[in-house]
Amino acid sequence: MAYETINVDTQDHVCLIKLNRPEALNALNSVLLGELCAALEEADASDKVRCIVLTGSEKAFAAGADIKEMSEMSYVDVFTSNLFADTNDRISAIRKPIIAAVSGYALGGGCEVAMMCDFIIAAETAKFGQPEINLGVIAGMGGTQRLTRFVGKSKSMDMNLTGRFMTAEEAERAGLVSRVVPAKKLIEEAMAAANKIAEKSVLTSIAAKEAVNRAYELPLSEGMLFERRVFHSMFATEDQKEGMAAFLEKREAQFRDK
Ligand SMILES: CC(C)(O)CC(=O)SCCNC(=O)CCNC(=O)[C@H](O)C(C)(C)COP(=O)(O)OP(=O)(O)OC[C@H]1O[C@@H](n2cnc3c(N)ncnc32)[C@H](O)[C@@H]1OP(=O)(O)O
Repeated sequence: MAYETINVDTQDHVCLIKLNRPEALNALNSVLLGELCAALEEADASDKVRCIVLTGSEKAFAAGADIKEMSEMSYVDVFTSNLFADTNDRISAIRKPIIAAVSGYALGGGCEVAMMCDFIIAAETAKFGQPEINLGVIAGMGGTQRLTRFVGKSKSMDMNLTGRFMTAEEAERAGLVSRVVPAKKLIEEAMAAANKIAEKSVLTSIAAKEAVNRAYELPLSEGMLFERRVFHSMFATEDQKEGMAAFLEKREAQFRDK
């Protein structure tokens, strides 16, 4: 499919999606969000793709929702269209792993979209923030909810109430990003991580993603039960037989997603 505001490039088993509205620092307008969701869904449905990398430009992963587009909206407009609910629901429903590769600004909706991914690899230049308070609103796509689960109440309050930006180093210390890499190596590192994931069984990747995500939704006893049930169910797959046989035979596993 041809897209206007994103580029999609699938190499081997990894789909690289690049946000591409440089004139507005990848501000997330309705066209871009629609295209992003469609591209993610297409990659999720593809037999070829085993992992997805989402990135922006060197200067901005995304500088937030498009303020120009939002500025004229009324309460009735945003309430009746349920603004941003669709984006959150569609990205959260992607079953294959998504890595956010963040360089430069990841602000407002940009930070929120990065947090919807499964983990974030940040360039040293990355800056994260929820500056919606400066616009007379609060975050609307997870900035008060997901950020709090990542970094805890104190830092989340700080970010949401002052609107200040967090450096990549601070974000790593706080648990928002999994690793920080030199800016020039961002895509290389993210693709290497994605290729590592792509070597595994897709069945297992999806199961691991679902189980980790349950940790945010369920009490520990329920989460443990979910994990155990899924773990047990994996013994019904050929990939479990192959993975364990390959270990014992001291060879690389050849997973077939069965
Ligand atoms: C999803 C929700 C519900 O949570 C809500 C949100 O996301 S609200 C948006 C939150 N984001 C922000 O408030 C950040 C806004 N941008 C900035 O503060 C600055 O642009 C910057 C600090 C990221 C970068 O500053 P600078 O290097 O000086 O570049 P600019 O000249 O400001 O920007 C270049 C160009 O991009 C346009 N731009 C930037 N951000 C947005 C945006 N979020 N929406 C629309 N347009 C944006 C900016 O207007 C400039 O365009 P021109 O004026 O030159 O046409």
